[in-house]
Amino acid sequence: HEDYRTPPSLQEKYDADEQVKIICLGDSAVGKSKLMERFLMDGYRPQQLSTYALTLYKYTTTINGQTVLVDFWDTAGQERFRSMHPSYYHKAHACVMVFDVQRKITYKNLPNWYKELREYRPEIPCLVVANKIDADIKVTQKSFNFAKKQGLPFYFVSAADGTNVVKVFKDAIQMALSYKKNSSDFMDEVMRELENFDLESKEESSDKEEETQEGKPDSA
Ligand SMILES: Nc1nc2c(ncn2[C@@H]2O[C@H](COP(=O)(O)OP(=O)(O)OP(=O)(O)O)[C@@H](O)[C@H]2O)c(=O)[nH]1
Ligand SMILES: [Mg+2]
Repeated sequence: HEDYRTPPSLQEKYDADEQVKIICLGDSAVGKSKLMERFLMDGYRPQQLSTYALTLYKYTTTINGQTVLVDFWDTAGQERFRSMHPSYYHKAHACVMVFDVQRKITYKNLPNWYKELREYRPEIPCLVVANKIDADIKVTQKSFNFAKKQGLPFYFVSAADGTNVVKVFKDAIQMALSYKKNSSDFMDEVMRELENFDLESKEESSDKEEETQEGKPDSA
């Protein structure tokens, strides 16, 4: 059972067993935001971070009895391909890469997006999504070989009528989770270690708050 009507609170975040970050890439107007909004429906809660021109959607779900907090990252207003700020990719666990079946240029730009994604995140699962199939159902007979060539999962979807939208995002969450758990990516392992270390040292230091060294001049 899922419940995404209530926005996650700090408490929920604290209680969550897992947390994953999923990013969305693709040219402007391919339907990235519409897809996310379609998936989240009335449960979505956009949070504008104007500094980086991005929208963060929080989503909570339960998978195999575990509470999973999902951060969906969505960029705003990318004119064709332009490099993203590195923090967009930072610690992402999966990527949903979207193009518009009605505009060939958006498909042709996929290799640019993919190349940049791989520079920052060489190993994360990436799902390729052909959006707007409602406008012309015959496009599903066309072959879009980019995904196959790269060995990536591929979906025909429509944010307008909802075709395959839930499927894409559920798969993305699942893949993000298994990536996070099984990743052999060196940096991710380091990050996991650091996170554990962070928790342990917090637990320790909460017992002896008075002993902190803050403000003490550096002897070195
Ligand atoms: N027919 C049809 N139109 C769609 C679909 N998805 C999105 N659109 C339309 O495409 C336009 C762009 O959608 P957005 O979701 O704003 O696109 P975006 O990728 O977020 O664009 P940026 O934020 O500029 O990067 C809007 O007018 C949508 O209504 C779809 O599945 N079918
Ligand atoms: Mg958008």
